Amino acid sequence: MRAPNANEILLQVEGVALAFGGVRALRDVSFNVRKGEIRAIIGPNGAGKTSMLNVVNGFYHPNHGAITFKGRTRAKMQPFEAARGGIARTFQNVALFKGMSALDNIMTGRTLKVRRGLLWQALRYGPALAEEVEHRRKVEEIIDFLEIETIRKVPVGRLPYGLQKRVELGRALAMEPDLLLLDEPMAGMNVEEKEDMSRFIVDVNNHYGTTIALIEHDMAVVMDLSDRVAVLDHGVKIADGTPDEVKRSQAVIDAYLGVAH
Ligand SMILES: Nc1ncnc2c1ncn2[C@@H]1O[C@H](COP(=O)(O)OP(=O)(O)OP(=O)(O)O)[C@@H](O)[C@H]1O
Repeated sequence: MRAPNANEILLQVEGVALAFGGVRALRDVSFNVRKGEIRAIIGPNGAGKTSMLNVVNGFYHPNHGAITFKGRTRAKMQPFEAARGGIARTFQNVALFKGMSALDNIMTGRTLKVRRGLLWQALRYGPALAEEVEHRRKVEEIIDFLEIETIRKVPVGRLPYGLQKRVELGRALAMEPDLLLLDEPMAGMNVEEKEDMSRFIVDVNNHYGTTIALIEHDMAVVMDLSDRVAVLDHGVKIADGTPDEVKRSQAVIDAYLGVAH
């Protein structure tokens, strides 16, 4: 059972600012993610959510501010360093290898975990073989967990959108991340697919104890599954708290209703 620990901060974002030319996408944004929680960052169109996610996993380098992850502070980091350090993410538009099977796509999530060099792998000799068996075992376990056994050999491009998103979640899980970033995991889904995805997000958090930070446009879908919610609007954090606190915030109600600033 998950137990958000109020004393243990996994990720701290401090005073982050990011501009694209004259557009100030993020202005002095600070928030944290506690180990074991489900944390949502929401906001209307153009609020800065994607920019924030891209700063956390190293796609963008902020103009100001710092990120502290697992106790290490940095101003800059490359995406592969973030991945190696334990941050996995999914994308708003599914980013899978469409011609490859669900199984093989999830297997690519193990790449960073491979210890034996290419030659060992090519020879499939001794320890390399044992390692591959272990990777496959882990991947099969994730496939069972996500209830996608029946489509494991199907090329991902042929799957319905909701299942593609689930495979992408599987690939991120295969990295065994400390922090899982989900970029609008429910975008483009029908009601049933949204319910399934919500259930799997909660199950991942419960079963693997994975800390999850997700960004989402739709306020309603995250309220049930998140421990805490931060709200961005025009690059500024306008609210931060439990779902109930955020729902009652006048600034949040105004932002979602499009009240002029
Ligand atoms: N690569 C970029 N170049 C220029 N401007 C950008 C870039 N990325 C984002 N912006 C601008 O920064 C602001 C924040 O955009 P961002 O995509 O982070 O918001 P968002 O909350 O994710 O929006 P949405 O819900 O529409 O995806 C917007 O004004 C956007 O136009």
